[in-house]
Amino acid sequence: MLRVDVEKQLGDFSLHASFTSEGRVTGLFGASGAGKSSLVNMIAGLLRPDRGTIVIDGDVVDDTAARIHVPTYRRRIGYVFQDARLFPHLDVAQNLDYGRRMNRLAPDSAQHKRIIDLLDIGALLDRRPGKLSGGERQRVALGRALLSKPRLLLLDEPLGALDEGRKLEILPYLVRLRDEANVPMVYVSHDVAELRQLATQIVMLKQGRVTSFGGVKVLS
Ligand SMILES: Nc1ncnc2c1ncn2[C@@H]1O[C@H](COP(=O)(O)OP(=O)(O)OP(=O)(O)O)[C@@H](O)[C@H]1O
Repeated sequence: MLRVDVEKQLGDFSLHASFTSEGRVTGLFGASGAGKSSLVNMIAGLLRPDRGTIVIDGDVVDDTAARIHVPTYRRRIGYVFQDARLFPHLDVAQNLDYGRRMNRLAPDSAQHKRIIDLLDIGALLDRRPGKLSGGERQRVALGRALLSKPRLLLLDEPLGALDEGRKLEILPYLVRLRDEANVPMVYVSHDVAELRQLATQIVMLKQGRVTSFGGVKVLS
């Protein structure tokens, strides 16, 4: 469960968003500048709300009244951006292992294998990111995020930099993650078709306010 009730002033832009989602994939939908990335950055702990609360799985990670602000590295969150942001000097296997090592988690070979199979990246393990397609890079970024055993996965336009063909190649993997990985996701997109396929709940943002919340039918 994710509960968000936050206010933030960013220059002239004011964000005031409140919603509670039990969905497996919460789609954050809105036009450019609606405040989607700012909201996701707040859930990640990268941006601090001026006022409000954020609760993940019953755990209060922000509560300005109680002066609670849990730092990003203690939130147990995975974050995948539009550009995969893999380490260019590390091969895929080392990139995948990074999240686990940073979080000081013991190796878990069963989970490692399951995620590699789920994302179909076993054949890429000894390649460097420079030798991967954009779609392959995003699959590795998803694997790296999942291997840190997050309790919530934040995906900020993960298909935004890919052409239509590559998008269609990745979408089935995201659907598989939704159905099999057992990690709730917040999925940012301004693409209605993408969200229709993936999201189980929609938060519609307009100029920093939640204008609709509900099932994917709010997109129509
Ligand atoms: N640090 C900042 N200082 C001032 N204004 C900011 C800051 N960060 C974001 N903004 C403004 O806040 C608004 C929302 O930005 P945000 O990146 O959250 O929108 P978005 O919905 O994710 O857009 P996009 O789809 O283009 O990424 C924009 O008008 C942006 O210019």
